[in-house]
Amino acid sequence: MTLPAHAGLDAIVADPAGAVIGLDYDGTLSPIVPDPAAARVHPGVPAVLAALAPLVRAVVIVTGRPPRTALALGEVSGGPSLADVPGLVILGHYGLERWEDGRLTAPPPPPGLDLVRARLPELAAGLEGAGFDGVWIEDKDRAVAVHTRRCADPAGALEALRGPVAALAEEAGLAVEPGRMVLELRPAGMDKGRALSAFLAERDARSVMFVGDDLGDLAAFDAVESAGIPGVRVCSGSTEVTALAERADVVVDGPDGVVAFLGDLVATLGKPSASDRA
Ligand SMILES: O=P(O)(O)OC[C@H]1O[C@H](O[C@H]2O[C@H](CO)[C@@H](O)[C@H](O)[C@H]2O)[C@H](O)[C@@H](O)[C@@H]1O
Repeated sequence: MTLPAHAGLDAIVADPAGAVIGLDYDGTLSPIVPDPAAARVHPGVPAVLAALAPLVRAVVIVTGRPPRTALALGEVSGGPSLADVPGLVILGHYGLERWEDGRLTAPPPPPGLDLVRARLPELAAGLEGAGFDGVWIEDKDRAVAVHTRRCADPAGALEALRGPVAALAEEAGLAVEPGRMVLELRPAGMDKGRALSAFLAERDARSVMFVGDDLGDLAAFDAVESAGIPGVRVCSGSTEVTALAERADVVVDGPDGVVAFLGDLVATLGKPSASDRA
């Protein structure tokens, strides 16, 4: 397979040393599964990122997960793990936490989370009474997510939750982050776009690619568009979320497609260029 024709990709191939490659985790580097704790990295990801990282300016994962969770899910037995990718940076909690060189930096958790922890179980139980069994709460320390994927009607349960979750978030001084069968209550003021923009400036990037699958990745696509450097937006496609595919330059078939696409990029960057051959 060869890379599709796109000016942003051409810029990355022409000058890989200036390229920042940004990636989402769930649904992009890991297949979507019912239990978030079981969302292990696609086994081909660490190896392809380990091959890509030395060829480009930086590889950065920008995720709603805490970085340590992404690292734990990124362990692969018998091969490289995410932690082995040279120079990898993980911007977790939508950019609030940063992991790099084995060190984690993180601000204190927001105070409003205690209210959310106290009220959300009651809210989920109310939904059970309305026939939506299976609502599940994920506590991520700095944010709390309420999932409906395990409900018989996940989309219906999510709709039923939207209003009450928005009201609770307002009372707690938090933002609501909607995603694939999930509503997350998290601190406002940071998103994947701000996180990616700051990282591009920090690394003095000359081109950028971002690969994502979910609504939270739209802000990163905005950052690619406004960066003022050549960029390419790649969607890890699914039938569940189509908003990203509509704005993407390249759509691939889920995490399998992401691994194949990154493999093609590595193969292209590894080929000697015409000037090298001259
Ligand atoms: O920014 P991301 O890396 O995409 O993280 C966003 C959310 O991902 C997780 O939930 C999603 O993946 C789960 C595992 O496949 C799936 O069960 C769930 O339905 C998806 O929404 C994670 O659990 C959330 O905390 C993240 O906010």
